[in-house]
Amino acid sequence: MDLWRILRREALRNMQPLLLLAVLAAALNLALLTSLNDALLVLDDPEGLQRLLIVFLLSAFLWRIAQGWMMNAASKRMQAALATLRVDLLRRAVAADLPDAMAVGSSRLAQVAGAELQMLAQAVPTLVISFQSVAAILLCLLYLSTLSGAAVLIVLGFLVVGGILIGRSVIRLELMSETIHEAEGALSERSDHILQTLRECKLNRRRAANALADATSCAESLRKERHRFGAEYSHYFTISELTYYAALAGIIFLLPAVTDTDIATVILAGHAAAFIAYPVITIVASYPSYISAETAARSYLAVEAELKAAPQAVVPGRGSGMDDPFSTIALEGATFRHAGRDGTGSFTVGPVDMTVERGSVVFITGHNGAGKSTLIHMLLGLYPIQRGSLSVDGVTVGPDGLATHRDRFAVVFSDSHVTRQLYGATTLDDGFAEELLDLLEMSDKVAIDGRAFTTVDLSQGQKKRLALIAALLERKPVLVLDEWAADQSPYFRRKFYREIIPWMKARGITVIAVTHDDAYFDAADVQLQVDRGGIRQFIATVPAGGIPAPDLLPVSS
Ligand SMILES: Nc1ncnc2c1ncn2[C@@H]1O[C@H](COP(=O)(O)OP(=O)(O)OP(=O)(O)O)[C@@H](O)[C@H]1O
Repeated sequence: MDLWRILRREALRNMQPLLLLAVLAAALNLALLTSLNDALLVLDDPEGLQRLLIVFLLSAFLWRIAQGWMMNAASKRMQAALATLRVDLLRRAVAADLPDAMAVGSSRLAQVAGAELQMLAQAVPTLVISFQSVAAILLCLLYLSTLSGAAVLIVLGFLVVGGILIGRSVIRLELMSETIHEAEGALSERSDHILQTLRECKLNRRRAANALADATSCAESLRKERHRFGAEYSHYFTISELTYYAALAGIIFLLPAVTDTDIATVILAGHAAAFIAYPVITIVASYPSYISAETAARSYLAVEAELKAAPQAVVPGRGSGMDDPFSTIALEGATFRHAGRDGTGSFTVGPVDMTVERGSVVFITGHNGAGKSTLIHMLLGLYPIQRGSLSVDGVTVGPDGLATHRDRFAVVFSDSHVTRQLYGATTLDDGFAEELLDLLEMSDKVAIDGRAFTTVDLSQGQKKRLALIAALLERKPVLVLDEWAADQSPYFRRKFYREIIPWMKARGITVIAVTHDDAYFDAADVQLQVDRGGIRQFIATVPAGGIPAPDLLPVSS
């Protein structure tokens, strides 16, 4: 009952008014039935018929109002629950440890927060209508018992036998729904691959053909599963209808045969049983959407559990600025291990010792896969230090200090995503943004409009320049860049190392940059060379354009 667990938490809080409306609508259903049944008994009395017609019309009118209110309230609940659950999931993703959030993956998070939550929210009105239907069935059975106790026993007998058959079918449907969910995930992954590599597919027909064949095979599996589900659903629906017809036939054929019930009562009982048809069919027909919602709820709860974090409100606070009084940030004997998949492919950075002095320029260099990005994630407090410590001015950064520590940094990651909105910027009206646009030679392409860039439809290298401008507008004391210059032209690369980095240093900004540009290693005060998860440290004393000697002052490994 994963759906129930979520709804109890979100949409079903203060459900009493909604459920009362459902019971009221069911009671009005019963009033419709009893007015019709009573009319059957006074067919030769025009006055009585007129009175019952008024009762019938009034009940129908009130039923329409109660039903409308109920559906409106359910829909409001549904929308509110959807909004809360979506934002909660994002809050959890932001609050989670980065490795946990990365293990869930952005496409799975997007799928759960999008289509699956939609499915789940749609179950709220379905559940309310089902509740109303159950109430209507119970009230009709109660009314039936006032006509004939034997009739109720016959109906219940058929419902129990039918219920057992229906229950077996429901179990099969639930299993199939799981398989469909997996098949949908596989197809959406293949579709994503193709849409992400449209250019490559156009250039390589073998690649396109193989990718499409893979997607076709996934689509075919999904079709087969859906077909099996459809066949089982029609079986389930047929058994449900047959159960209902059998109960009706039980009243017409069995009731007069085994009891001495008079004909009028048999007719009234049969009519009452027929009245149950609509709520029964409503429940039966809504079951697939309930199963899908249950599967979506399971998936939502699984992602929540994997994120291992409560949804936390993010309070911007004062934030760190250039007046943050720290002097050093250090890792001491610090270790982080990437778990890898299925116990293979794990990689450990550390134990490492490094100290970043305030105001210095630190380059982190090394081969691909050596552990440079992992190291800066440790320094940023994004990867948990599993052994050793991360400290600022000799004070260890504990779990409570992580948010404050992370606030010191502005970062441009190697795969940074630049947005038009400058969410992280401080003031924008003191001319600093324009100065940066000039410095990064972007003034003729982009301007600042309100709190956003006028455009981000730019080349790769230009987008990186905007990302750097956005980071500098955060006015943080430490700037971390992961291979920032990799997609800049030789001209701009030179400008970056020879003009922009000194410009940042002159402003007191501490710069930590991952770089492969060995021609400019001398632009750093300190070069940390990472090799297979360990560090060697060099002090860059070689003049501009030179390469520091690799055996210069090794400090730790
Ligand atoms: N999310 C991850 N899950 C598991 N292992 C990872 C993950 N990210 C990186 N690794 C492993 O950690 C090692 C170091 O990766 P890292 O990104 O730190 O290297 P890098 O020095 O920055 O490389 P590059 O210069 O290619 O960017 C890699 O060899 C990789 O196997």
